[in-house]
Amino acid sequence: MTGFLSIRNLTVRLKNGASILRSVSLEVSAGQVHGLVGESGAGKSMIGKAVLGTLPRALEVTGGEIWLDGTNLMALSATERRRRIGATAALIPQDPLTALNPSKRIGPQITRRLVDILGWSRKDAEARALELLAEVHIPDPARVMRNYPHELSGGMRQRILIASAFAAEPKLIIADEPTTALDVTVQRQIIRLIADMQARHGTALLFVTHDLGVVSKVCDTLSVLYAGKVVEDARMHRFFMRPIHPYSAALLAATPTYTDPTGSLSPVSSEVIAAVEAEVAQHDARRAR
Ligand SMILES: Nc1ncnc2c1ncn2[C@@H]1O[C@H](COP(=O)(O)OP(=O)(O)OP(=O)(O)O)[C@@H](O)[C@H]1O
Repeated sequence: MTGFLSIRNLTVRLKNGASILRSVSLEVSAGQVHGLVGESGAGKSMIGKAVLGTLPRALEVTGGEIWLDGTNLMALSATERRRRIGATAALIPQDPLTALNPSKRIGPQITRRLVDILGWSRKDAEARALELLAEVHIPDPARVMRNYPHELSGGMRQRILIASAFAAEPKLIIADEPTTALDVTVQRQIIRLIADMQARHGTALLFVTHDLGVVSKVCDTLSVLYAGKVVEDARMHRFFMRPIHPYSAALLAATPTYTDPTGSLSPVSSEVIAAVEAEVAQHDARRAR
């Protein structure tokens, strides 16, 4: 099946030539949750940023296609691409504090996109924001709309960003390690909330994480990324029963508590990584033959 989001042979490089993403392909089906898992530095965030058109200036897409809802974004003009992404996709970012403007009240930060980009009236946008804040279980939404970010807890700020992401009913949301900056107890609530919102709104979700525990709880399918390359695509059940790629097996072996939604990956030891590097090279060489 062709995905709602379909990334085909995407190559991203530093402008000085170093490779960041190496011919990455993955599919996120409409209304499904796809996990993107891998260790720090593997390139998970850069895949999300490439889709949303927010790659850092030092990086550039040098090849491949990104299809969103049947349109190849790479074939559009920059203006049309921004418009298409803005109308179709949204981000739940990693760090709610830096994602919110500290000098602006919460209300306008939620309504801005609805008013500026989608042309809603301020009144309709405010009504929608109040409705969404209640949906993400924020007590007294009218008061919170008048608060500044520093007056709220990290968990409340992340709930606000989740409400913002869903505000315009995007068909795709990219959640980029959305619980990394939060306390462990809050992490569990936020993951539950994102999963509930996704199911209620029927949004396709690309869930970027280094945490296989989270993946096992919320995802339908996943891609494993290793050093800028997808080494395995799988449905959840099969992946946990029978990982095919040696790196996937090493990741699973390093995560004995993967059924704990708040558990994190233990670091894979340098010996395992060295062995996996060699196996990955062999595996790739066999596939290339
Ligand atoms: N602004 C930048 N300039 C140069 N290189 C960058 C920049 N941002 C990221 N990179 C590089 O791109 C690679 C992939 O980074 P990315 O943030 O996508 O990894 P990740 O898998 O999301 O890791 P993490 O889990 O730590 O967020 C890394 O090697 C990183 O150093």
